[in-house]
Amino acid sequence: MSSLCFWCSAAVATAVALSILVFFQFFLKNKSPSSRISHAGTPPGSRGLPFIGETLQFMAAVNCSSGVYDFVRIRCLRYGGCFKTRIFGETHVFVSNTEWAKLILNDGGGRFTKKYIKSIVELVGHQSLLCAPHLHHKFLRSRLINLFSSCFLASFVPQFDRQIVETFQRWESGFTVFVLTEALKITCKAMCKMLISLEEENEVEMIQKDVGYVCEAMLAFPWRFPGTRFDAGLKARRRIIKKLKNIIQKRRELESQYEDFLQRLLMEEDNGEPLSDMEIGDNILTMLIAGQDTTASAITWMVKFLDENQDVLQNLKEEQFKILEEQREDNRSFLTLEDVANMSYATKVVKESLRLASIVPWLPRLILHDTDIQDYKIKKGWNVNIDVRSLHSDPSIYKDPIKFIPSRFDEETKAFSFLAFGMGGRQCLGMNLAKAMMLVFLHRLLTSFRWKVMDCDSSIEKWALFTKLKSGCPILITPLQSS
Ligand code: HEM
Repeated sequence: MSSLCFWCSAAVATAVALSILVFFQFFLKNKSPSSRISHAGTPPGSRGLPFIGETLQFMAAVNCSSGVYDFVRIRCLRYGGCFKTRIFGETHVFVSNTEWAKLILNDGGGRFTKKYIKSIVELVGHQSLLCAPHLHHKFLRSRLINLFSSCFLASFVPQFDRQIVETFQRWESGFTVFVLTEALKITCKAMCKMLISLEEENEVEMIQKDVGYVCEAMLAFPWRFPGTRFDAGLKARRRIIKKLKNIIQKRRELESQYEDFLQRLLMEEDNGEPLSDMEIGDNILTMLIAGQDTTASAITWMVKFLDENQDVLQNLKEEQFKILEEQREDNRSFLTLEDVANMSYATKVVKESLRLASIVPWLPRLILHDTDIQDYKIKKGWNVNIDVRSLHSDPSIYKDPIKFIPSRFDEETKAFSFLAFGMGGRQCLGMNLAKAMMLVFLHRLLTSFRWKVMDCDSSIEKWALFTKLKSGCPILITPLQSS
């Protein structure tokens, strides 16, 4: 009873506090034109309440089934393609224009640098490529980019294909399979092998869980109390880093040889300035985070879009069965990089899925000097976010933008209008790897099963940094041999 009273009082107190906040905000909005109408030359938009700005509205969007992007979408409709807001005590400008995207993404680090909120930096690590300042980023990227060579991809594709074939062999007729769950398992397993040669099932599962906790904590309030999302994310980060440190130490002691990214980074020690253990650890964790959820989400959306567009699916099947036939004629069991390069229609399906899903909805940068972006003055210390989702659904760039039309990529698109992987010096390092994983998954799904999506709900997973389908996309499968 007393606990009930406590919760009732707490609820009343919260309601009163919220009413005061809402009233306060309403009062400010209507009294002070400066909060609503743009300052001379700065972009339009509301900077919200003192100190907290529009953080409450942002967090409400994080916790809503239309996804965090709704916060941006609503303001974009209200103010247009360039607006400002205040979140977590900082001013953010969102821009959705190819010219501005070009200006920002082509900048060599003089006016703009990459910037994530502090909580994300703590989770991925200060030595991570994602957070490193310009010069350090250049050094780290020069080391990491070598790992993603076409030689590596050529050996990765058949390996990944084998892994998918083995997984699909366990899927039985009449099974309902959650594409997101399976894609997460598959991508995590592939990444663990590729990065650190980790194959033991329980250990891979633990890494997958921990990477999930880190991802979930990225948009959480940075509260460190036990039981909070952020605390769980930090603990998961510590477990992964501890594991990586142990593996690095063992490799150094035993001088064992592995063919994975970690080994290649350790061997770099012989050629110039080596990466420190912390740099190696933070960046292996970064690749796990950057590669796993994104690719699995992209696969899930692609399956959903194909189910909703049976004509596209039919065209795609024709291409994929031709490739299967060629494989059989050549007596090959697994796909090669060359097969993947020949999947021209599927490549457009992948691109169109990435456009429509916009897995990474905006690209964050920090402004290093006062800057004019066309008619607006953007101040040093502000954040500018390239609104990728808005660009991807701009009808002046993409005709019928809400429709799934892979053939729209028959023609070259306008520069800086397709930004699923970013562009310029910070472009996704795993872009070709991600595309290859999506294509191989697609090939095997189409040539092994008949399938039907069982839940058409398009709600977005709450608290997800990357646009993730909440339903997980359950599909009912029938193996083709038995149909
Ligand atoms: C469909 C899957 C993926 C999507 C949509 C995606 C998208 C992106 C985007 C938008 C960026 C940021 C670009 C910017 O801020 O300008 C990025 C960066 C990055 N991605 Fe990916 N990514 C995917 C898969 C992967 C994979 C598989 C890996 C590696 C294993 C990876 C590794 C990275 C890294 C290391 C960066 C940081 C690059 C830098 O700052 O220099 N990504 N990705």
